[in-house]
Amino acid sequence: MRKSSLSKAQRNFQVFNRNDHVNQYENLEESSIEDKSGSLDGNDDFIAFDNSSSEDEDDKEGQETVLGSDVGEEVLPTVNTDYPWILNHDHSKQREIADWLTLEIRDFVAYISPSRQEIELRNKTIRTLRHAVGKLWPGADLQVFGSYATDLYLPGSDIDCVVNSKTGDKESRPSLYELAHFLKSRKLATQVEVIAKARVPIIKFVEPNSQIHVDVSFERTNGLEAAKLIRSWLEQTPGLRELVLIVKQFLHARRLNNVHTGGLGGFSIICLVYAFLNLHPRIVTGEIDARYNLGVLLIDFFELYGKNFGYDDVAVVVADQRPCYIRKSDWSDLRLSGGSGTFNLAIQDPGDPSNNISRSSFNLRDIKKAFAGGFDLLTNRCFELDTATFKDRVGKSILGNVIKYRGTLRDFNDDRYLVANSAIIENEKYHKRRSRIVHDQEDVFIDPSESDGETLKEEQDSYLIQEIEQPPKKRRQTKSVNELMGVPNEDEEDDYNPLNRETTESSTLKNATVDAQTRRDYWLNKGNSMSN
Ligand SMILES: Nc1ncnc2c1ncn2[C@@H]1O[C@H](COP(=O)(O)OP(=O)(O)OP(=O)(O)O)[C@@H](O)[C@H]1O
Ligand SMILES: [Mg+2]
Repeated sequence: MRKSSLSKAQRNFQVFNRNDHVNQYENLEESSIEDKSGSLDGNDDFIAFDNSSSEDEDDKEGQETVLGSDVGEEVLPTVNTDYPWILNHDHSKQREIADWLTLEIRDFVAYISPSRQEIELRNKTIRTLRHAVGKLWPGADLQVFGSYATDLYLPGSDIDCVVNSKTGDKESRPSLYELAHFLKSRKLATQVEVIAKARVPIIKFVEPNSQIHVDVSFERTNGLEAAKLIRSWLEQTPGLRELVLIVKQFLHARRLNNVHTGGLGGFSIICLVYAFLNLHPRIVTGEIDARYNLGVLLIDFFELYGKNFGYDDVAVVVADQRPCYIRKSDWSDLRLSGGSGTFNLAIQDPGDPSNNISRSSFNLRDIKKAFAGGFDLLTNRCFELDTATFKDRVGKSILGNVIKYRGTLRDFNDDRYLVANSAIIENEKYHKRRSRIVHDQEDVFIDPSESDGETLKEEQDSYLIQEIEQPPKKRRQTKSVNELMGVPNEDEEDDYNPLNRETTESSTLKNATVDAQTRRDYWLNKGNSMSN
């Protein structure tokens, strides 16, 4: 190989070299297989799931209620489990514990992926609001960005909209109140809030028919650009959607996903996972295929951002489709704003290099602790179940140790391929029209009524239906990454190097160069070393 791809992988992590390596087994303790609370006794790093009050809020926020009477659907019973994605989906017979976790991640994603009714309901909600905005302000248009325009929404996600107008004056305080009043008077909005003084003024409300939370911002196109960019990332990056949805749910269950309370927003999560996948040495060198290694990648994600990332000195850059980690001191806008050299997350906005999109995530300490706890819980659970008998494993969940999902019973169908998402269609049309317009005009308004009649190509994502038990032939790669990176042996750990670890990674990553017996021996040896 391929010196270039090796040195590329090494270069990606140079910025970490100054940070002390953290022993990832330091806090590892045994937990009971039967422990469904997800807590680890004595693990200070772990942030427990919320107590029952959060369930109420889950229901309030979530489209877990969507299948209710409003849409004429049968109300399904509430499931009495925190991890319903294992119902009728038992993977306890998987030989490789990492494959079990990967399959559970896929099941979770299938479980929370939208039904036909949910997509139709979201489409209808947008249509109604768009129509209302056009009626109030004939020269204005409402478009969708954020997770509905990228297919990265959980059942409870809000819909982010933006109103752009020919006159460009709708961000004014009177306009915000005018729209809020109009929607309320037409019974198209309840729980309306006008937030006029914020850096980005918005109105927030709940659309009464769907019970979906909606945010409307005004006179800006950056979100529409970001939606297109993120969709291109999703096309190019296997595993991105799955890991983003898991991390979102992980943070949601811990109330760490709300930017207003210092949590990590959806946009920051996407950027972190995108950078992680693009810079992961085993992916960069072609040793593994992310689609078949979601389990270990999730563990690695938790380890990197929970234990090893140098938040004081390192920033994440995802611009120009080439993610990288840079020194904060090399990001001049960050340095000038005092964000360099302090314990905070810095992610450069791909649409605006001066903007740190995670600057409001001031609760980084808890976010980091939660990720570190996720690593400990998952590795511990993997180890326990790996050494358990097949009989004892039946009905158990690995993923359920770190995330929960409560609410109305869902099915495992991903109906995104049956019903087109109108937010995506409209966003694609917007960009097509925009690309036809001369770009030297600032703040150009694209007239939405100028439809080009194109329909969205519905692509079947074939990898979702492949069997994990039959991994694809490796495209390249004859040596292990450790060899390629010149990592001598497990005892010489010093600074963080994600390849140089006596951890789950070296065994659980699906590595066709190691036979099943060797992998089994690894786990047994790990058990011995852990009991010392
Ligand atoms: N700090 C920020 N700076 C600039 N743009 C942002 C910022 N936060 C959000 N955005 C814009 O708003 C969009 C929606 O952000 P959000 O954090 O709500 O993510 P999301 O994908 O919609 O996730 P969720 O489903 O949790 O709402 C982003 O895609 C981005 O365009
Ligand atoms: Mg959103």
